[in-house]
Amino acid sequence: MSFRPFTRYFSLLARYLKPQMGKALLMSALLLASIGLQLYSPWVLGRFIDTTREQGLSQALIWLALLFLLATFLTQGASVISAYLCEHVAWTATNNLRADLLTHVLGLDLAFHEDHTQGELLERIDGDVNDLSNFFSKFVVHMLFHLLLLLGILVALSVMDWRLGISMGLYCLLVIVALTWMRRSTVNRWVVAREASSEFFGFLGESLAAVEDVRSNGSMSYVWHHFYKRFYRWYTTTSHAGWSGASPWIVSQGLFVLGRMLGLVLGAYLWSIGLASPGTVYLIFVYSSLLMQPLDQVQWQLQDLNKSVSCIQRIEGLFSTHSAIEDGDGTQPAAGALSVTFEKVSFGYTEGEPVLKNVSFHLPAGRTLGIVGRTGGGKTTITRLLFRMYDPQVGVIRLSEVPHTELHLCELRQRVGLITQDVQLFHATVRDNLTFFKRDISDEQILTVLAEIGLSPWYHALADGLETMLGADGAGLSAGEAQLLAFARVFLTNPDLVVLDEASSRLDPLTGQLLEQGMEKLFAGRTGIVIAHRLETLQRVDDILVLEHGKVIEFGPRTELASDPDSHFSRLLHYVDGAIHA
Ligand SMILES: Nc1ncnc2c1ncn2[C@@H]1O[C@H](COP(=O)(O)OP(=O)(O)OP(=O)(O)O)[C@@H](O)[C@H]1O
Repeated sequence: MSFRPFTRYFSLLARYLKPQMGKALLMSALLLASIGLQLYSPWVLGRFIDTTREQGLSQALIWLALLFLLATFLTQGASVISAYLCEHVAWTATNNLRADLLTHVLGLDLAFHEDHTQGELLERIDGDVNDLSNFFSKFVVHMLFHLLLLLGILVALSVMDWRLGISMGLYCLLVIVALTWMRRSTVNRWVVAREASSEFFGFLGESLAAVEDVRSNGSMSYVWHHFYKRFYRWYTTTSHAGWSGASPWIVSQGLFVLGRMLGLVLGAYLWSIGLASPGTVYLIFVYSSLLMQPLDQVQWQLQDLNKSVSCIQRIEGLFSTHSAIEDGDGTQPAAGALSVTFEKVSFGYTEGEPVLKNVSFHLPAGRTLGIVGRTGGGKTTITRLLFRMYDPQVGVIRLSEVPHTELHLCELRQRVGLITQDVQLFHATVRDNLTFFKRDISDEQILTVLAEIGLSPWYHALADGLETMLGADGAGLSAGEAQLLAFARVFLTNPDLVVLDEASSRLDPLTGQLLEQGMEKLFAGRTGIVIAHRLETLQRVDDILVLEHGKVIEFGPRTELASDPDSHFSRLLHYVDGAIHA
């Protein structure tokens, strides 16, 4: 039997139970007290039976009855309090584990998130941790408790008669060996079942997120087909794992009946040869019945361990996944607008398929750059590298002369603001959506930015002003309004470099123009990079970079390139309506 599950278990347990050591110790003390009481109560009843036979009705019987009541009352009290403590410890430990997992997953690179669906991650962060709650609260304490109870009963039986102790000890050994042997295959089945469950939830999450597209494209039957396929796999793997765990239970019930019979037969034998009183026979029967509880519980806890081992394996797997993006040492570029330099940067999402090839350019601080090029040319990839969602395989990116890999990631993301055409809005108030839950941004700042990007009329029509709740995923807002809110959100963080990736693509021409004017104010004192297919969006930028098949084919001041009839940019300007891809 491998001890790896136990070492894993103890390292997780030590990490998350340490802060609750006081409660865990109190819980253990209460459980220990209840072991003593559980052994003591039948002894009092045994004495009661013998005293009745020997003395008839007497004062001693009343004391024994009262003692029995007190012992029962204390046992129940200890159980209630320890159950409360178990729940409390379990919830606190699992919540802390959940929070750590979530923080870890959020810090992983984009490549990881592209490989895992949201539903799958939810299931791993919440589902797996939920399944560990018993494991955290009860496993060690209950295992110890029941093993001690088992030992206590065997000692008590041995004190009555050594033959009793030996026979019942051998019986317990038989039960444990039989159940452990039967349980061998269960772990792998639970691993498969948990995988099937996260696959199911991953698919469900994805389908729900894309419900509009699914309906409009008429692909409901495809979704149902895959829903049933995954659901069926989840159902069958879970029921197989459950059944494989149920067979030891069925066998254990048979063995427990055998144990009771053994106790009764041995008690009767000792009574027949005059070595036991009726009270002792009663005690032997109660103790051999009481043996079932720890044997049963040890078996259940071990079965839960099987389930938990698969969760722990998956949780550990997640914790041991490291982001390919390493945090910098915290070098700070000079304050204010950032210059951007790409030095011979090459990058590909997959090996051997370069997307950017030897890209070099320098954008001085405070200037704005428009990047144009055909679809799939690598424009968005440039912004992802800037933001360190990926790191280039070759070359260096500098922000005000400092390699951007040297900045702390949180500093980088504070100083660089990114707006894409996919706006993520939360089911929260307008204020929280704009400030990202930061409380130090004043109403005045928010209203100024809203006015600058032309959202004042929209704001004044809101029922509760900044406290108006937005629907999930921006429901109730037009795509253009959502995009304008994303603008406001980024500008409120006061970045030194702003990157707009097709950020105004969903705005009607009039709103787009309003935003253009507001943007001039907002770009003031900052460096800007604008990616746009619509060339009219680039009317105010200082420089232009033309990208084709991942290579820079032109870079220079916009006005110069526009007036040079041989430049790629001026040729692009002559395409119909400024559209750059035919
Ligand atoms: N996450 C990814 N994994 C693998 N390949 C990717 C990924 N993202 C983009 N690509 C590929 O990289 C190439 C460049 O994509 P990128 O999004 O940078 O182009 P783009 O110029 O911004 O295109 P568009 O104008 O359509 O937005 C494309 O061939 C695309 O298929």
